[in-house]
Amino acid sequence: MASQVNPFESLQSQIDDAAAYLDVGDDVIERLKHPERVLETNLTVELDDGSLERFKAFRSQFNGDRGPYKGGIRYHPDVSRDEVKALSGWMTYKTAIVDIPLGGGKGGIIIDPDDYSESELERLTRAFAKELTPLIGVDRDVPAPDVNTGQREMNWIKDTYETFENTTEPGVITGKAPDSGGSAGRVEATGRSTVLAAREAFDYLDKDLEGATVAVQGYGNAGSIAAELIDEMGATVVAASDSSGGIYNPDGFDPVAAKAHKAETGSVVGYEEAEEEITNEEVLTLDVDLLIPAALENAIDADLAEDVEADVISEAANGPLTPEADEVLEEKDVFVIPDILANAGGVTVSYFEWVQNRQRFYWDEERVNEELEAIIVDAFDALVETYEEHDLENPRTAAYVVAIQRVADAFDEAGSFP
Ligand SMILES: NC(=O)C1=CN([C@@H]2O[C@H](COP(=O)(O)OP(=O)(O)OC[C@H]3O[C@@H](n4cnc5c(N)ncnc54)[C@H](OP(=O)(O)O)[C@@H]3O)[C@@H](O)[C@H]2O)C=CC1
Ligand SMILES: O=C(O)CCC(=O)C(=O)O
Repeated sequence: MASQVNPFESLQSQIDDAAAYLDVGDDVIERLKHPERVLETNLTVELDDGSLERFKAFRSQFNGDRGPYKGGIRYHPDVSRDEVKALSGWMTYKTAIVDIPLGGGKGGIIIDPDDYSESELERLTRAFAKELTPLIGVDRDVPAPDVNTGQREMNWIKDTYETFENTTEPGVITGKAPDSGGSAGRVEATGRSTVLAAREAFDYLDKDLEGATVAVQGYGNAGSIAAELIDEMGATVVAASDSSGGIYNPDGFDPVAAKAHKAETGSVVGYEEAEEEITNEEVLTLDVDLLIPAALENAIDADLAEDVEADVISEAANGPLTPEADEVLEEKDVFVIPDILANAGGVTVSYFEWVQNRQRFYWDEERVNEELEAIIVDAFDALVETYEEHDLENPRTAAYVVAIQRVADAFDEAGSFP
């Protein structure tokens, strides 16, 4: 992480920035700055050598005014209570800006999964699922994948929940493998919305995506798919990175081959078509048309923002810019498509998965992608309308104005207990 800024404070400052443009009382804004509840639990797991290890885990249910809590589960050494609270808040405003009937939640376990075997990770995941079982449910809280979790973990959680509840309810979790009730297009969805949003921004700014240069920080699910799809749209991916470092070729390289190299060796570094090795900071400050941060929070702080040369940033990651970096980039006229819109494809296709699970009727990938595109385009249009109406300098503030109003309206319409 480039900066130690507390992501929960970042979330609250983003809400404050938007509050100035909203006709929502301070008391309601205060409610919308805090999670409704946070589970903190200690999981005791037997390791392969027979010893026991304790892991701390969290699930934050931030807001359920618009529907069941929704959001991923992250396995990472930097997971913390405040990080999970922030991520669950971002989920709340993400589901609101794309206008799907869900709230916001997020979970995490403090662990470096690379240090554990598959069977240890399965016991850990099932232990967490056991703790989550009373809290989650198809109409209550619906987890999904995030950093270092995927179909495998979602399948284990579904199976544990169904075993304890003596039911079959695939919609209790999304991001599953297709044979376990997963949706076509979910794996690609986060990268897809990141590039669809970039396409809309380029169009809005009258910039040509054909031949535009692109740098991608983080080459996991979100980053590698975004690179692949933006290449298909005619842009040129010139740089990419992961936790081991970055690669650069000013003439561009094949993002699919770079992904295959990473699958084989563990990193993009060393990929022969992009011989030049650069640091993660250099990837973030290259003179490119589009920058896609797709790793973790706080990748760009105020100092680094001074050196950013991209014209447009599409945030595949959650919270990659600190609020201070946002201010610097605003002054430099960099158009930032905020995370809550840019990466909302993941949760949108999770919503489609939940709908399909409930109907026990499955869509093909073409339908998933068409419905996703329509939702992202509508959300971008809503952002632009508010951006222009209030003559805002920062698209993030516009997104929060739209999203907070929707959550506040749902809260207001629910009324109160007599
Ligand atoms: N998966 C999803 O559906 C969604 C994900 N997101 C967000 O997208 C971001 C990435 O998630 P996802 O792609 O799922 O996660 P993955 O675990 O698949 O990938 C994360 C990538 O980030 C890299 N990375 C980690 N730390 C650094 C660093 N310091 N510098 C450069 N790269 C780094 C990892 O490197 P290495 O491979 O070396 O470990 C990896 O390539 C997160 O912020 C997540 O919350 C948002 C919406 C939905
Ligand atoms: O698919 C989901 O429900 C949530 C994905 C997620 O965690 C995110 O958008 O940050």
